Amino acid sequence: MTEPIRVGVLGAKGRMGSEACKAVAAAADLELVAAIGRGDPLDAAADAQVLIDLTNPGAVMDNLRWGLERGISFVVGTSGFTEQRHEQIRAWLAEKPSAGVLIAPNFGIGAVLMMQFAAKAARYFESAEIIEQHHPRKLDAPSGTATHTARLIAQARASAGLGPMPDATKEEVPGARGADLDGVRVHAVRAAGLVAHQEVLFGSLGETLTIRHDSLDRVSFMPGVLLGVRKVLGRPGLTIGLDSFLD
Ligand SMILES: NC(=O)C1=CN([C@@H]2O[C@H](COP(=O)(O)OP(=O)(O)OC[C@H]3O[C@@H](n4cnc5c(N)ncnc54)[C@H](O)[C@@H]3O)[C@@H](O)[C@H]2O)C=CC1
Ligand SMILES: O=C(O)C1=N[C@H](C(=O)O)C[C@H](O)C1
Repeated sequence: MTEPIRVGVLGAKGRMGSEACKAVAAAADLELVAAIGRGDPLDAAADAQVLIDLTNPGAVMDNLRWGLERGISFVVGTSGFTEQRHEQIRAWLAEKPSAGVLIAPNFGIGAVLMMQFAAKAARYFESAEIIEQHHPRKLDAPSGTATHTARLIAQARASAGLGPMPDATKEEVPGARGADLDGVRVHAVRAAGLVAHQEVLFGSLGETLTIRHDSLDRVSFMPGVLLGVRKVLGRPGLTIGLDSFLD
């Protein structure tokens, strides 16, 4: 019988981290060797083969540096990633070529498909806007999922030779037209009762297309978290998005 993969969870007492601890503990091929909360010493996770980071944008880079110095692979769900951060991680990985880092803006399988469908649709519509909706305690806006979706839409438009969107951007009140991410307008809603939701609205002559995904419970993210843990050890280097881990 093969040995279980040794897994540590960073942010273990949070909304996502506590679900991840339960999911790892329940998986026969994984062993939960560390559940680290804010202020706990990271050394308690030194024996892990894979660390799952579900902390916050201010903490995640220090955690990555600490783990990658030790050659530990990572599955990162924490939001707040920029191209600069990706470059920094690639530089750390260059020193530890056998380690892998998966940064997953969204672990929901439906959310991954929503982003893929949006990228596919983007070349056919002159207008595209993103409306993301989250629980009221979310620390960051816009969401990592919206940021990633905007990047995918912008890339698809550029490769199809589409220019800037022709829609009005004038605002009587700053922010009324949302944030501009890579030329795509993003609107962030925060309200009680929500978990994690996103709509991508496309418009063209006389028609619209709306692609919507809803996470109604954080258990929706766990199959993606476990998939990432199982596959990251065989994927050295930096992977962005769960897509390439799906069959
Ligand atoms: N990729 C995905 O599918 C998903 C990603 N997220 C992201 O995951 C992150 C966590 O989300 P939630 O669980 O809702 O937040 P949360 O605030 O409930 O949990 C974060 C936890 O991390 C702890 N923490 C902060 N710094 C730490 C450190 N240095 N070491 C260990 N623990 C530390 C906090 O005390 C807190 O308990 C956010 O960035 C969120 O956007 C959330 C849901 C799904
Ligand atoms: O904070 C959350 O809740 C979520 N964060 C991720 C994001 O920023 O996109 C993923 C999902 O939307 C839930």
